[in-house]
Amino acid sequence: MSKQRIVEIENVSYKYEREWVVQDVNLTIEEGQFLGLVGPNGSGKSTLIKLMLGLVKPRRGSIRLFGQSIKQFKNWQEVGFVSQKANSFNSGFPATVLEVVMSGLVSRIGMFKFFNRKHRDKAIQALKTVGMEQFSNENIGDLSGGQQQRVFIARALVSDPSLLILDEPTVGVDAEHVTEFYNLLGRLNKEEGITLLMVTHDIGTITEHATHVVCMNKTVHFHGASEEYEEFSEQDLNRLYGHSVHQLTHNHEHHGVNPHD
Ligand SMILES: Nc1ncnc2c1ncn2[C@@H]1O[C@H](COP(=O)(O)OP(=O)(O)OP(=O)(O)O)[C@@H](O)[C@H]1O
Repeated sequence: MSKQRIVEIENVSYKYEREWVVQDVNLTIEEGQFLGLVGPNGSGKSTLIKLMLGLVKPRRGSIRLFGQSIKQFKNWQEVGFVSQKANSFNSGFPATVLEVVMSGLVSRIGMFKFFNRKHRDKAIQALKTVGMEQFSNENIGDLSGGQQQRVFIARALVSDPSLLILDEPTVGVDAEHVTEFYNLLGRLNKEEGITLLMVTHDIGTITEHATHVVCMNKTVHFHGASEEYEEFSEQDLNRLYGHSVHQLTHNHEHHGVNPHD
């Protein structure tokens, strides 16, 4: 049986002002995939995500979510989102970890309703999933960047989404915790069956975790299984990024080069 199409983007273009920043993008994400979205700075990755979240409307083309036109789509609790800046709370920010996670339920229960025991249990369950339940009563700002990021994943998970979108979630996570973080995402994908779309600059390590990779620079230059992406040549990447990058693949220990160099 064919898998459900979670996201279908057809000939989508977008410009904020005069210049097209997303151009003729076609992309389908199927149920169960863990898709890594890579591309140079300013290549339109975050804009493409805003389009998928309905935060901006395509100037051209169409988007379907769970088989339904985004114009009619209402089941937003099916879509979890963790933004780029989620993990940058200063200490002293007046919210506990549990409150932050429960705030993920606001769209479901409405802003002015009170949280009840069931909501609290749901939030604790989400914190357990990301291994952070022991921090429930801590202030969010007292946690490290990596811990905050886990809390924001719990916040996105609290409404039981089928699709989780993450914009550069490893920014601000200590290098030694990045693997652990990817393991968590892998678990959500394989064990909880959540379809994942993750924007990342980790072009060297993404194939170790994602099942599929999309490489974009305004338009999609590559979309395929992670194994195929490893065949995508260094010249192709250099052309796409406009400067020299060493392709970091499963064998990245042979290179050890930062893709931003
Ligand atoms: N709100 C905005 N108004 C005008 N231009 C914008 C706006 N947001 C982004 N842009 C421009 O759109 C282009 C694409 O930006 P976008 O943030 O989507 O790229 P990105 O691939 O996510 O970049 P990065 O990897 O640096 O986060 C850039 O040229 C950016 O300057």
